[in-house]
Order: sequence, then structure tokens, then C-alpha cells
Amino acid sequence: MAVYTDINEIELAAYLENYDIGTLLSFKGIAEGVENSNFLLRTTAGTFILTLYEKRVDRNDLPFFINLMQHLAANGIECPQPVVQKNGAAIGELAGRPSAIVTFLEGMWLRKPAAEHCYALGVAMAQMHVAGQSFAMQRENSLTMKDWRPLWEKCMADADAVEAGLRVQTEADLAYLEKNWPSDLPRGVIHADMFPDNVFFIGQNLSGIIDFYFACTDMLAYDLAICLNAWCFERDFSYNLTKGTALLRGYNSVRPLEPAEQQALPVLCHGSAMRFMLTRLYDWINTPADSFVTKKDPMEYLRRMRFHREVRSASEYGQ
Ligand SMILES: Nc1ncnc2c1ncn2[C@@H]1O[C@H](COP(=O)(O)OP(=O)(O)OP(=O)(O)O)[C@@H](O)[C@H]1O
Ligand SMILES: N[C@@H](CCO)C(=O)O
Repeated sequence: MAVYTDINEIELAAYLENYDIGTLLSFKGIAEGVENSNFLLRTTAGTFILTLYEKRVDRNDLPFFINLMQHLAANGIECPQPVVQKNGAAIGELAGRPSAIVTFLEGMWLRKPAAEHCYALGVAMAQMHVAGQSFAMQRENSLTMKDWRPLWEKCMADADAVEAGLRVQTEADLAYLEKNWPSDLPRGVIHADMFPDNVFFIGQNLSGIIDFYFACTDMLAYDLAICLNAWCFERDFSYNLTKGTALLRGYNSVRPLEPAEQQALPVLCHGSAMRFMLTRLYDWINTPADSFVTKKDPMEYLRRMRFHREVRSASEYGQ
């Protein structure tokens, strides 16, 4: 579960006095998620999410995330809105951690998204990219191609114990990606972690996007590549062309991909699979066995990399 920092009702009630959102009725830790501690709060004014930012979030990045959510919400994107304190600040401190309260989004994430959900996702992602073009702040992606090798070097000694042959294979993939990574594609704000658990639906309708804590300035098509990986593979690691086609059709209906972006899709998909394989591998090796956090399997992304390695054109993704 993702409640790394515990809080009690006395400190929480005192903290809420900084806000204009009534008094505390109840709160409980949210088990889902792996990055931060999240609590569901009910107050006399409504339902909210309280987040305590944990180790992987740099305090200096919080204004980017908070302002981004405010900017996107003001531009018609359904996402949590930071609640501002009486003194005007959206970032506070609770239990020794930086903290924020955001509005609660209705809906639920889909364990088994279908092609129509992928279409809706493509539309929403393109709308987010368009809305992000007028966002003034920048944040470098701290998990992009140049960051993969240093991360790999922290894992490689243990890699073959996780999966035989992983070391040789990852070296070859990294060398390929370093040589072929694009640099001149359209850039802007990307979500960078738009997995199914960060996208809520009510029935068939996409009701909102959460968890902007990896958002950064990078190639827009890379965000799409992350989604093709996270939404369009089946449990047996086969690529679902119907879902991929729907996702790309939804995206293109709002922001048509440029020819250079289309051409780069295979390497972007390959790289995004590497990014998630590596962060998962690092956690796999470094998370203590008695931790409450459910570790995510790095090999799911190794299997995807094997697929991407063989792809020769974007049409194989449904473009
Ligand atoms: N604004 C919101 N409205 C409703 N539920 C939310 C909201 N924010 C977070 N949640 C709930 O909290 C859970 C964890 O949130 P979130 O994904 O932001 O955590 P995280 O630790 O950053 O996770 P991740 O592993 O995806 O990076 C979500 O799955 C959802 O159930
Ligand atoms: N979405 C990430 C975890 C949170 O960053 C993964 O599935 O590896």
C-alpha cells in the first residue's frame, strides 16, 4: 500500500485549519499507488485527496506540478484541482513532508480497458498536450534516455538473478536507444505516467486524469508511446492492434501526428518500455521484502521491448 507516512486526526485537524474546506469528518489511507502517501478526506465541505510527497518527488518540482494542474483545469482538462490555503499557498507541510490537498475526481480506473476507452484516452491526451502548449513553466524529464544508463548501472549486478540474460539484452537495447533516440520532435508538457490506474472513467466516458507527479517537458509523441505500452498489450504480451489503432485514431483526431513523429513511434515505444523496465527493476531489487508496497514486475516491460525491437514501421502500432 502507499501510505509511507502515517498521520493522526489531531495533526490533520490542525492542518485543515489552514484551509477553508470545513472541518474533518473522516480520513483514511489509500492503498493504491506506489509513489506518495495518499489519504481520502471527508470534511463538512466535501471529499478531497491529501497527498504527502515522498522521496522520489523533489520538493522543488512541486510548483510545476501544482501550477500545471491549475493550468490544465482552467483550460478544460478534467484533473484534480489543488486547493489553496487561506494564505494563498497550495503546498503545505504535514508530518514533516510537503503536502497538498486536491479535489476528488469521480470515476474509477479500468482493469480491462477496451478499444473505445483507448480512443477516449487518445482524445484526452491530445487535448492535454494542446492545453499544455500555453503552460509557461518547464521541467526537464528526469527519466529520459540519458538517465537510463545511470539507473541501469545501479541494477546491472543483480539483473541476471532477476532474469537470465537480462544483462546482455539490456546493454544491447540501451546502445540501440542511445544511438537512435530522436531529438527534434515537437515538445511540450507530457504526463509521462498515463497508465490505466491514472485515468478515470464513468461508464464509457473518461472522467479525468490524475497523478501528474512525473509530468515534464518532453517530446509529445513519447507520452503516446507510454500509453501504447501501458494500454495496448494483452496479458500474454501480445500487442492488441485494435486498441492501438483506436488510441492513435483518438489522438490524431485532435492533434494529428507529424510524419517525423509517426516515424519515431517504434523507437519511442522501445524507449518508454526501457524506462518502465528500469524503474521497476530498481524497485524490484531495492524494495525490502517486508515492505507493504506491491512491487511491479519489470519483466512485463522486457517482454514489450522484445516486441518493439522487431517493429519496422508505425503502421504495426495502428498508425
Ligand atoms: N484526485 C483524486 N480523486 C480521486 N481519487 C484519487 C485522486 N488522487 C488520487 N486518488 C486515488 O489515490 C490512488 C493513488 O493516487 P496516485 O496514483 O496519485 O498515487 P501514486 O502513489 O502517485 O501512484 P502511482 O503508483 O500511480 O504513481 C489512486 O489510484 C486513486 O484511487
Ligand atoms: N506507472 C508506473 C509506476 C508509477 O510510476 C509503473 O507501472 O511502473
